[in-house]
Amino acid sequence: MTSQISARLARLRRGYSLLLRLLWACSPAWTVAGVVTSLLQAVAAIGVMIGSGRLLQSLVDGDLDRLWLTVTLVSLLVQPVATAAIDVVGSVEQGRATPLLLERVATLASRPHGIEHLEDADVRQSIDAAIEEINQQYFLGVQSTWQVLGYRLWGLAALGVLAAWSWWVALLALAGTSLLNLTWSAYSQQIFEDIFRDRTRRRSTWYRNLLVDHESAKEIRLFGLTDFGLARMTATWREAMVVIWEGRRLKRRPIWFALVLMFAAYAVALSALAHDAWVGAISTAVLLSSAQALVQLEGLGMLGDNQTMVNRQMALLLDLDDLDARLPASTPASDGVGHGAAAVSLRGVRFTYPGRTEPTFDGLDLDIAPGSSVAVVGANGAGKSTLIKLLCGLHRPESGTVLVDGGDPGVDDRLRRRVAVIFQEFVRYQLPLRDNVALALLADRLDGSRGPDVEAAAARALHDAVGDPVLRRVGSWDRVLSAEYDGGTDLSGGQWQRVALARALAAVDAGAGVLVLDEPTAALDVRAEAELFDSFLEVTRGMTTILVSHRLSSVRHAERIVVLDHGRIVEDGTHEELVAHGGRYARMFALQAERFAMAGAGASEEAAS
Ligand SMILES: Nc1ncnc2c1ncn2[C@@H]1O[C@H](COP(=O)(O)OP(=O)(O)OP(=O)(O)O)[C@@H](O)[C@H]1O
Repeated sequence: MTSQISARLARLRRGYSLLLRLLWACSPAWTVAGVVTSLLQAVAAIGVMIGSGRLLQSLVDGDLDRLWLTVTLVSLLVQPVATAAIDVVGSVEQGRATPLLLERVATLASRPHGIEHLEDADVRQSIDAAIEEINQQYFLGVQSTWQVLGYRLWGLAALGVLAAWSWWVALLALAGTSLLNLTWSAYSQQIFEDIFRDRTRRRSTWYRNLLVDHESAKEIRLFGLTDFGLARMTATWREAMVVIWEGRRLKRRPIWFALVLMFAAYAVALSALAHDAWVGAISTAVLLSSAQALVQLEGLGMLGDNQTMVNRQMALLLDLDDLDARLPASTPASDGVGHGAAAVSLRGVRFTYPGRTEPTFDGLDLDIAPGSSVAVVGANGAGKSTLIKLLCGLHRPESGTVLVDGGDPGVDDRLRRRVAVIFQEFVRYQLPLRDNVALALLADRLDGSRGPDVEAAAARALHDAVGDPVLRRVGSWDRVLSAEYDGGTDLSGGQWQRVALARALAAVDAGAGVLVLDEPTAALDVRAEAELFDSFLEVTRGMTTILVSHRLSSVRHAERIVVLDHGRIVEDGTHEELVAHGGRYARMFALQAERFAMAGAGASEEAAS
């Protein structure tokens, strides 16, 4: 119990210190201004409480006290101005906090060298929840912090005034107010956790997104799934909420209890005040000041939504801090890395996906000489994409080594950029055509500058990727490849694939020494893919190239073909060698050629030629 309390207190302390650091990061000047204004508001509150008491006393005595009149009026003037000024500070800093927080989430998510953390459900949940929370409290989090600080100082001022009359009444009223505050905080924290950390609602959110997302829109309509989606969304939502509602109901009970106690504490305090006034133990001035102070002690109370927002803000900062501690640190980049074609070497590689017991690879060896072209083929699930992810350091092997240019791309950013990969699900950047192609060249140009060299490299790469018609169709290098932007345009699947290929080729200008195509051409027909791979091998001659495909006819011109089966290399040689060998590759090749012949696609001639 004691350790639980001290852990909670330590977390609270850390939360407040993170909150303070956030305010300071927003603006040191505005933070100082906010503190000064809040103090001013508290002083004005004291001025009103004491001043009005003394003023009334002088009026009762029939001798108007001009000094206290002035103090009261000035305080009455300062108080609303200070309150408004605190709001201004809050809104200015809120505007700065939101981008700072979003930047922090983005930096944390991209800090680790690999992508394993993004496949970890807990980390994903924390990142998604943080973004949702930042967007939710867009106009409230920091602003409420300032308002709460102002109220708290105001409340402290009231406590001081009350204690000047009776310390025990001050303590009693403080206890009543604080108890309510604590129970309310626990309740609002519960609501926050329900909403932002609860995983059971994820399914419902998923159904909602399915109904509104552009990507799923086609299938939802074609399969007539709208009503099904709506029903599942509501049902899964209710399923999750029933548990949540019950949790809230239970947490609400202490609030009722605290309210009764607070009522009792205030009743005793007011009775004591009335008693002292009745027996003449206190003056009119003290009576009025203390009565006001008792009411204004609510500044130390629960403060409803404002306090909830501060709690949420603090919980968000603590979550981000915990995530920071949990994620691996970034790894330093080496200074000088090689140029030209790179060598690739995998030795004794063992790798198991998180959550799986069977390793995808166990003792894999593969050496690729600089400047050679290798095709990796194999059935679905053989391990082709995993091999590529290990090769570019997105995943780390449990044991064994993966080396590019003799170094580990799994720990070195610069080394990883020696490998340019276009995956099957390559990204369609909502950027101008030029940037979509020359992306690798832009990585170091943080100022956004685009010299003629960039355009020349993009033009060269697009031409080599047989993508000149794409440029003609788009009309300008500056046109954004997304219809969601004014003047933007979308491309067909095949045109996007040319752009993606060009992106890999342009990466050579940025220092890439290994080019990998992991089936980005799957949407093309066999003949088009074969032609594209052939021309790709032609323009990348002298580079280290790795082609991954199901279609054996597409990659047969690679200098070497590696056949993967259940994570093992079962055959390795040229097309001719493997066909002559009469093993798995030869059988797969013959089968595919036969299918194409039967389909009348003319692919058999192509495969056999
Ligand atoms: N993120 C993941 N988590 C768990 N297992 C995975 C993950 N990705 C792939 N696998 C499993 O690892 C094995 C190898 O998958 P991989 O994607 O490398 O195969 P592939 O040869 O590229 O298949 P395909 O031709 O279908 O793309 C498969 O059994 C697959 O189910």
